[in-house]
Amino acid sequence: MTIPAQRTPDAMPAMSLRGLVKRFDTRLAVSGVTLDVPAGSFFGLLGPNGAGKTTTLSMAVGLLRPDAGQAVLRGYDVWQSPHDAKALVGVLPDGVRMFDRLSGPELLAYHGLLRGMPADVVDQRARDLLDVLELGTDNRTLVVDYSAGMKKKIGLACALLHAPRLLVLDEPFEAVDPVSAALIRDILQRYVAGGGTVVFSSHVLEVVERLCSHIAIMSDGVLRLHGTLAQVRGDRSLQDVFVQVVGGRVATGSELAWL
Ligand SMILES: Nc1ncnc2c1ncn2[C@@H]1O[C@H](COP(=O)(O)OP(=O)(O)OP(=O)(O)O)[C@@H](O)[C@H]1O
Repeated sequence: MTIPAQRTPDAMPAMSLRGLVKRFDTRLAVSGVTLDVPAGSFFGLLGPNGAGKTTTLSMAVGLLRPDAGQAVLRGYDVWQSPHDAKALVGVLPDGVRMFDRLSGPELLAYHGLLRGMPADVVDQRARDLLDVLELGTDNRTLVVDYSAGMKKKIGLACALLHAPRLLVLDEPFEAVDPVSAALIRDILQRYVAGGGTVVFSSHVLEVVERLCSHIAIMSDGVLRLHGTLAQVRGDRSLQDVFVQVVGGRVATGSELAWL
């Protein structure tokens, strides 16, 4: 798919999902998700465990082929124009193995060269990213030996390296310490202020409430609610809206009586 002539690149959504469906055996993980992410937005995807967030984001960026539906990034269909679409986006996937027998600098060099970037640019940006994210620039520690939070940060560095206009991040704040989380928030806020678009999933409602201009809430593979933060929240807290939308089990006190 090419960019429709009547829309300027900035007016078109950074991401358009149309009727995405994914089934794993008998389990319908995502059931017809349709969503536009406005360019320049900070977009939070919320939902309880197993809601279908990772499956949706994986289909949106071309990591997982949908059974039905379409994912379009700034006018490029992810499956029909994968080179154009994937050049636009930096991805922090969840649960996808990295080439972790490399050191941090080696992993970044590998990503940059795969993206066709000049070696000197990769080298400079890799140093910057490793420095800012406090990952160290030594070539001795392999990514496989990083802590969970360090793996998250090197994954984020890989996503940022080619300076994409769209970032899709699956639980970027999971496992990172509070200082690193604040740093990542600052980096992402600056990135959006500079015209970039961020789509991320999270379970941390406070972070979503603080950062996001737009949010979507999904459960059981279905998008229940989406819009600007103000539209979705109204005069309630995001926590209240979330619990009302996805439902919540209330502990009566009789559970786990043996404990
Ligand atoms: N590769 C797979 N094979 C089989 N079932 C899968 C697979 N990936 C996901 N699922 C199932 O699809 C559903 C949605 O999973 P998904 O990982 O997208 O949820 P999520 O919202 O990201 O959850 P969490 O917040 O716990 O990370 C779950 O029921 C999960 O068990």
